Amino acid sequence: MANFDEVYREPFERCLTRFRDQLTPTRLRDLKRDGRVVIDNFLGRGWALALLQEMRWLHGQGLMRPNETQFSHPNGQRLQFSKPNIFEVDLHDDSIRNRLPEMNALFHQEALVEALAAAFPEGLRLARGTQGRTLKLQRNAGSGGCFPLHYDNPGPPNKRALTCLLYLNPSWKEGDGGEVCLTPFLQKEEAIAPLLDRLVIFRSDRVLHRVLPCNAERFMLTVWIDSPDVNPPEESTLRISRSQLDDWLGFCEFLRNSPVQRVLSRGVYEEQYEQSLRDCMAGAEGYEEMLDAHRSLVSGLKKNRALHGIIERLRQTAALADLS
Ligand SMILES: O=C(O)CCC(=O)C(=O)O
Ligand SMILES: [Fe+2]
Repeated sequence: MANFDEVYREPFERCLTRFRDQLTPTRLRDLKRDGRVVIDNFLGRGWALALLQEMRWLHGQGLMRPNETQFSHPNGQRLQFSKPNIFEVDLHDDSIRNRLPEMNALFHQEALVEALAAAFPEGLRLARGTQGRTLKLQRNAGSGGCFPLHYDNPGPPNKRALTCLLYLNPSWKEGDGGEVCLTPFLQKEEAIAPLLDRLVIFRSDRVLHRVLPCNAERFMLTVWIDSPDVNPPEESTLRISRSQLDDWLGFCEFLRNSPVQRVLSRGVYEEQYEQSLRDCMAGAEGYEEMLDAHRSLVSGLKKNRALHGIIERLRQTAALADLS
């Protein structure tokens, strides 16, 4: 089987110190404070185009595979489906990675995680080494391909701490769709266009997001960085005291910054989950099961009267934030 052997279209330098220069103290502060940051011209055009060229080549060789989405139905079943129009490759597969020089180098470098670690001097240790991260290449064939609302780290035993999305679409234009839509809890939704060399970084355990239906072929890659410090027991279960509820704004602020929001999000964003699932999966195998799983999680939440009341109030807060 062949290796990538094309001439790169534009000259570039693989400059790993660039990561540290791009992740300025201000951007790292934003990531820590807001849980997310967007950086344009992250690698420089030539380097980003080289990655795109390798990904296009891989697709041309027929080596990208249909997406595999696994999820647990609340009834205990483990299920696996494919999102229509989404094709992926995990670079832990060395039979693929070794054919792609720039992807291989990106997979092995430690400079990105070293630079990101400076944002979290205490509290969040980022894993080093290739076993502590995943690099996934993704091609969206257009024709409506998208991702429903989700957290990249839905809870234990997942170890993902940071999600880094690098977009590789030099000719993206308004109307092509495929924006990544961040819905930070109880805050205004942000639709981000998948432009060439744009890096979006966020905390995997607390930034709800989806991808809008895409009408044009779209390429991107994701780096997930693990941490041994995500998902401690107190962040997977919700305990609410009366005094917390007396200070509603304080309670909302706590949830905005805490992964515990994941316990409530399907209730707070009930319709948005359903709509995004419909956009992504309607007519495809697995749609009914995913919708059913979502609805039974929501009705489980609503069975608890106190929780139901809190969710109703949070829905109003979320709706107001989205209007602002
Ligand atoms: O395609 C994107 O922009 C993001 C994909 C995503 O959310 C994921 O793979 O978890
Ligand atoms: Fe995601």
